Amino acid sequence: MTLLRLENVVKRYRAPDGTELTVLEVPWWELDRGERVALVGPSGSGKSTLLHLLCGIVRPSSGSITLLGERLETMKESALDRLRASQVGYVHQSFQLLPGFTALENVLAAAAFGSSLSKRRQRERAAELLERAGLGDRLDHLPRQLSQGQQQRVAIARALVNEPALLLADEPTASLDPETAARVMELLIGSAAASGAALLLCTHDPEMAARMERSVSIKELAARPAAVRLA
Ligand SMILES: Nc1ncnc2c1ncn2[C@@H]1O[C@H](COP(=O)(O)OP(=O)(O)OP(=O)(O)O)[C@@H](O)[C@H]1O
Repeated sequence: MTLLRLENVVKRYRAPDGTELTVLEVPWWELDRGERVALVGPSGSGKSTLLHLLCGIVRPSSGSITLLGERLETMKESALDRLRASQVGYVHQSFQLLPGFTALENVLAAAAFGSSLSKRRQRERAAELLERAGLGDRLDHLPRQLSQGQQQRVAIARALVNEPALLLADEPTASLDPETAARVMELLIGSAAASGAALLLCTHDPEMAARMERSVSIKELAARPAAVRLA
């Protein structure tokens, strides 16, 4: 069942010299519910731009992005914020935890925006996720009191707290050593599978990409004509 559909999506930016720069073109692409897909491509090819478009942080210059039946480009900012908070989890390369908040509070901050659960259930769910991530004894630690791998596990718990349909991960293991990276990937894939979330993972690492069900490159996305949907 289709979760996400892109149709004739183009993103352009204005370069410092005033010329228009086309940074991404996707004639047609679909992602199904629960799928695990690696997004690959060289540096600067538009991977992060695509993730930003999919969660509505960035709007397309033209074309249409449909997530869970909602056309993102036509939505008001407030409705888009609500959809993003409740249905999209985002794991960044550099974790991006709130430095003055504990591990538990970082996860709860995401629940406060996107969850329909009671405060008590939010707290229980956040603690459960952190425990599942192996951080049951670190709930009250601040990010600076956690290792890099632990911080990324908090970020994964935060991304999952609202049971999103779509989990986006932008090179989530790039700043971790290989052993920690493998453990973080395990958690990311296991958690997405357990919650039924689709996982779209940007990576330069062929080993990480091989752990997904399929890979797609930015080049392939640009080359695929809109007519393939008829095939
Ligand atoms: N706000 C912006 N204004 C102008 N150009 C931008 C802007 N944001 C991104 N770009 C350009 O868009 C292109 C794609 O950038 P993007 O960050 O999506 O690439 P990427 O594939 O994620 O790269 P990396 O693997 O290095 O993270 C780059 O050429 C970049 O210079």
